[in-house]
Amino acid sequence: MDVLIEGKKVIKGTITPPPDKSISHRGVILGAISEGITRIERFLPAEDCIRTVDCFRKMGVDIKFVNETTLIIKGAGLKGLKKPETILDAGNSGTTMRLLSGILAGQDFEAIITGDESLKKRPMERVALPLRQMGAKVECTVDGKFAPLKIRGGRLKGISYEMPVASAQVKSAVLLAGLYAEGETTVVEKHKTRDHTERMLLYFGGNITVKGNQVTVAPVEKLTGNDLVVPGDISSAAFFLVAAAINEGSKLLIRDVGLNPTRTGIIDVLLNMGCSLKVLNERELNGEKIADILIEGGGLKGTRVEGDIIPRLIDEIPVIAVAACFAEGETVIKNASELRVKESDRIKAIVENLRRFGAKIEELEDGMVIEGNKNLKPAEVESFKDHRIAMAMAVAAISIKGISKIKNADCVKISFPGFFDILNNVVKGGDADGQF
Ligand SMILES: O=C(O)C1=C[C@@H](OP(=O)(O)O)[C@@H](O)[C@H](O)C1
Ligand SMILES: C=C(OP(=O)(O)O)C(=O)O
Repeated sequence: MDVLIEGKKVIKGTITPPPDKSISHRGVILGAISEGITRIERFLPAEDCIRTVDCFRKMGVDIKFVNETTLIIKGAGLKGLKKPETILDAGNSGTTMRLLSGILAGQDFEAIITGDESLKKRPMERVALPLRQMGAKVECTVDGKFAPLKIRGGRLKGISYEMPVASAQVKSAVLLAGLYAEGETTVVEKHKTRDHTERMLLYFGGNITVKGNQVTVAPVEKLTGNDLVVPGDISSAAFFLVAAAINEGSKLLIRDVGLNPTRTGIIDVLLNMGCSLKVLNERELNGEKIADILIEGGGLKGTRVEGDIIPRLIDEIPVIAVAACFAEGETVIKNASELRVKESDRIKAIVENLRRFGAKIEELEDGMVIEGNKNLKPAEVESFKDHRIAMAMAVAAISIKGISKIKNADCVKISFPGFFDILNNVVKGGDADGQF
């Protein structure tokens, strides 16, 4: 599906972003291996999270949707998963494949997990390596690097693992395998990545200790099912934060946004760029901080985005690049080579598309340099079948006078079904609540 977008718009109204993708995945995973009932409210019914649900159903877990966003999981316990009769399919979802690898490493059966064309090109040795050190047999069946993965769980032993890449998915896979290991399992990170797995393990009765950038999990007899309400996804809210920030005269209230400090790099960057942004009504929801954000448009200047902040905003870089195009002066984004191994090569996709809009942008191996330019022109751009690229380009398109086209934009359903409806609502003046 191609989408035509008319700019130039002022963004107004109130929205609630969709539920957090990372937390929704983890709720299903931990609910499935806990004892008793887990009820998840405001679960994200997007394709990636549904893949995680399907994989656990194939391993015998009873998961029922009460409505589109509420589900009830009858936990199978740590030892209760069944060998799937068919291949597990993670679709487009790196989180599903990598976190499940950790779970499968601890099971007493062999399973195969595959994915779509994009996921089969993403690096999987990064999870295979530590899981093998723990004692599992993990085969990356294509070129020794890529999915399908064949995993034969074994008697695992705890390890201490220094992460060679900043990846919450790898960290989570090792910690989840650690639930099944003899002795303690420790992960040490150079740059702290999102810590939802650690927080949720605690919430389900796990034995987790965090000291700075070091996390240790010790095995427990059982995890206990719990009720969860999923906060709004800051990575989805980011598209609307930037849409408001780059269009002068805009004013948007974004409600119930998850503000876990390992995810809030986008807020720091927008503040550094001179954006008018206020965090209101801070509170806590099952071990995660949430708040409302009030943002007003105009007056952005260029900035530097590099180092420790990168894992705190890795999925927001496509839309931060869009913000940079509308800012005064230069923005430099570095240390972000992980973007090359996401759903698409996001550095290439951003540079190619933003150039079509007339942006001044130089590609770096690990990022980009963008010179702000107010005279952008409408264009036809490509999503590269990558949800975050489609949405970032839609934000650029509504901010440029004229009609632009986003090709293959239906991939937004991977993380944000309803994205275009909410966008239409806020560009119309959005008096109605653009509720997900
Ligand atoms: O753990 C998670 O839920 C995620 C971790 C990140 O990936 P990496 O672990 O590959 O950095 C992020 O890009 C992805 O969208 C979700
Ligand atoms: C990288 C992403 O997800 P995943 O790794 O789960 O495919 C994303 O949502 O931007």
